[in-house]
Amino acid sequence: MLPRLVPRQPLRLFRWQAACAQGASVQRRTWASRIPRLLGPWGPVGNSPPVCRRSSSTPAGSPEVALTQERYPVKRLPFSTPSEADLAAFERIIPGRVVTDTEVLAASNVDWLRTVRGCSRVLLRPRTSEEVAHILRYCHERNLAVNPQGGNTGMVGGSVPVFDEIILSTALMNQVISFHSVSGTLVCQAGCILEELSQYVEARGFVMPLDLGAKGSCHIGGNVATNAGGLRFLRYGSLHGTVLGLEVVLADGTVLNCLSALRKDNTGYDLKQLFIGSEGTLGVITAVSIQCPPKPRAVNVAFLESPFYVLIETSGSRAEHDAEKLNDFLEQALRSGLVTDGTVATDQMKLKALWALRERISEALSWDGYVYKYDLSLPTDTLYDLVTDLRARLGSQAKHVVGYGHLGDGNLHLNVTSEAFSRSLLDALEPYVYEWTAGHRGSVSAEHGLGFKKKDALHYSKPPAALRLMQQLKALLDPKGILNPYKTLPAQA
Ligand SMILES: O=C(O)CC[C@@H](O)C(=O)O
Ligand SMILES: [Zn+2]
Repeated sequence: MLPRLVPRQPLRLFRWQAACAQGASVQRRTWASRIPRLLGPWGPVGNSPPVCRRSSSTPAGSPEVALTQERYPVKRLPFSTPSEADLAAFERIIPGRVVTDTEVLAASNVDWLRTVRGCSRVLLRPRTSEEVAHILRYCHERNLAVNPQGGNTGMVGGSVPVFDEIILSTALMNQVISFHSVSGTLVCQAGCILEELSQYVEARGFVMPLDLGAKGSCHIGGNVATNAGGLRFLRYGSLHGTVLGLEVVLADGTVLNCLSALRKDNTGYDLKQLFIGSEGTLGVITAVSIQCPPKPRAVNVAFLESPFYVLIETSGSRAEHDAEKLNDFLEQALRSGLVTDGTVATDQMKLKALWALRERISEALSWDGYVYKYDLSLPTDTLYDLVTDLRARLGSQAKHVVGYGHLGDGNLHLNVTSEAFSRSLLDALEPYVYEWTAGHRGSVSAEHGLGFKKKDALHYSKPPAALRLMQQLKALLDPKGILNPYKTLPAQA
């Protein structure tokens, strides 16, 4: 056991000790009065659980989003245009679930950040894998492009059409198929909402291995397709480890049933890995088998400051033991001078309120105007350097240059805001940000994927041989290129 150190600030330390030793909810007076202001229009801490549903609603009077094809240099590929006969064929496959209503389509054509917009005229809502297979077989034959769509909460323009691709929504594929109450293996359809799955498994003593700010809207299939990282990555690892199996429908309608629930399966190539993070370009994920860890019996959240704000969550099985370890850590942090103030919570409502401060930064930024987003993996010791560098470089061109992310994962979310989209600001940011990242041996996408906006930056993080192999895999699995075209891979590798 580490020797207890004599603190330089005994009063503060006493507060920490009291907080941790009681193992109870603690809200320090100084902080209690500050947090509500930080929360702004979302209300004070502890009054109600945070609402994490994402919609593309923005401040009143926001202008219509520019069409992607007008804002960016992109050309429509020679796919067929959906005809009346195609709509009739879809109606036969999924009666009553072929949507052409302009209001529904308007919402599904725009990303929630309101930065890219397609002009699809049809959205399909299958309920089963067989229906997805039937639809894709038809589209493949007819050379119709398809945009698979989950909760449409992506950050890189991957979930909305660029032109008139048919939107294939997983919204009605929302059934839990099985849950094993001893192993914690969950098998479900791709359109299950992450937060609903969390509630489902938590009621059975488990937790989902991933958690995101967008949990109230995002679909598990979309999470897997984009290899979403999120807030529990440090604790439970990547979806490449927690996903046990997938069912995927390939571009020609073939159903690839690799929905294994086994922990170990070493029979040749692990094909499911190809689809995790493929962003709907290699196949449409229709069902997921995922390993859920046991629900921790003790959770502490600490929120510290100065000059950076850090949110730390501990999860374990014995409250007293965890409190003691956290107390030791905080004691050392205070004594070292790295931390000057903070709060610790164990009570559910307060935990949620503290997490809301972190989870809703994205949403808060979208109220600041147009947001240029970069999601970078960098060595932790240089994580913030780009933020200060850019503030100096951009000067008054940007409204705000904000850096936050997942410190434990070495993941910086660099957000630059301006009143409206500006080509010259974009040119000041790119390729500078990518070159800076590559120069520090980082990755241009840590957890958001490449989608439409980052596809041309792929070469900053992957060698030419890897790009060629990716193109070859795409050609093998989707020879006509109908699945989520204009995304993930650059037009010419
Ligand atoms: O909006 C962003 O830049 C990051 C969104 C998300 O990955 C988060 O960590 O909150
Ligand atoms: Zn993130």
